[in-house]
Amino acid sequence: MKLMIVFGTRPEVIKLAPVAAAALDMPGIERVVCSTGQHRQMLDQALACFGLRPDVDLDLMRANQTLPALTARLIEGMTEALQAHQPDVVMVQGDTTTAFAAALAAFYQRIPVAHVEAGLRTGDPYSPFPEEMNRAMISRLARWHFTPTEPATRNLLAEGIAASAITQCGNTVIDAVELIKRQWQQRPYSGPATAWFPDRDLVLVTTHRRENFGQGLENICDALLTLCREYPTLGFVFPVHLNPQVQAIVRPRLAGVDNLRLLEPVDFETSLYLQSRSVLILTDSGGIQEEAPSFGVPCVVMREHTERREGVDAGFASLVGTDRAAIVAGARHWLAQPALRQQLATRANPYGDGRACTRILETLAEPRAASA
Ligand SMILES: CC(=O)N[C@@H]1[C@@H](OP(=O)(O)OP(=O)(O)OC[C@H]2O[C@@H](n3ccc(=O)[nH]c3=O)[C@H](O)[C@@H]2O)O[C@H](CO)[C@@H](O)[C@@H]1O
Repeated sequence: MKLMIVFGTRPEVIKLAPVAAAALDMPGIERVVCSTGQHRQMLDQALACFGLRPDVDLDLMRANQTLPALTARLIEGMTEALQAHQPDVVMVQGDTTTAFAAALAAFYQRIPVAHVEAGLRTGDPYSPFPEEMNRAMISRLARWHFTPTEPATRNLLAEGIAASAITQCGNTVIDAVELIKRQWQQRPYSGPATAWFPDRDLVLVTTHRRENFGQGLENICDALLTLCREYPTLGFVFPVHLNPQVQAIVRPRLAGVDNLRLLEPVDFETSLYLQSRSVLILTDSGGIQEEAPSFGVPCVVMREHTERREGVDAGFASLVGTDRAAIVAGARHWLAQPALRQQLATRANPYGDGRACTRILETLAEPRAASA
């Protein structure tokens, strides 16, 4: 079976690289790796971390790209790639415009789609925008739905997806985390982050969600300034997303604070290393909410909605929105309770066990799948 694995952004690479690696060892699967290049620099950084080289690179990113123009380019570019390579199955991940457009292009070519990280929902079509609608539409198009958790499976069943088309396998990002943890057993992390506040506990901060642009982001910066003053012995590290709408607000507002380091985006291994040294994470990232439990680190989630209630319900995260006072209160809550944080380190990660990729590929390799 010829399997085309498609990605266009950093988190898709991180979540599909372990599938791509496992596919190499799976008899009967011929792998074609296709990058749309929806985001350029951060995608290449993630690829380098896994030593993964795309067979096809559509290189579609343009300066100041709009959603409609990007979507149109993606559908056309993906159609050409599908016609050239004629895969039997197209695999997409999550909720990006790349994933939606690739699934639609595959449908137009009558090629079945496998959707990894299926079933996440907030129930609000505009939050996250456009991801909530992207993933809902991919669920209409896909033949195989690989859900990370039970709530995601339930969401799909409630939408009328047949149970036989759903495989609950865990989130592949946990496979990626376990891969890096195994590497650290052979060779501990030795990258640049060892020099960042080497003698301090860290607080990792990330933000990039479109619905937080503007006032939300300004509130996040104000909350951070308060927390940096209130906890002078902690080191705050903030890899700033390359989106100009993030850079324009964050850089001027937060420059020159002693215990805050504004960084370029870091590679995946460094992101995990920073999480492992953190006592708290402030984030609106989906992937970091999933990874942090593997290090027993609590997250303050700076969003109005999350499609990841599992972490909140298991006590790993609190959902606080983007109000300045609520973010500060959320951070104080965790920082005041070191014993609670220690307990987290003993609990299982609710998002997966590190074996999602095997389950996905075994499902696709079943005879029923091969003849699909
Ligand atoms: C609505 C929503 O939640 N959608 C999510 C969104 O992804 P996201 O919110 O997780 O995106 P980011 O925060 O950009 O990436 C996170 C990853 O990047 C690593 N990282 C971070 C900073 C850095 O400097 N260097 C790094 O390496 C970090 O450890 C982590 O692995 O789209 C995905 C694709 O479909 C979906 O799966 C996912 O639902």
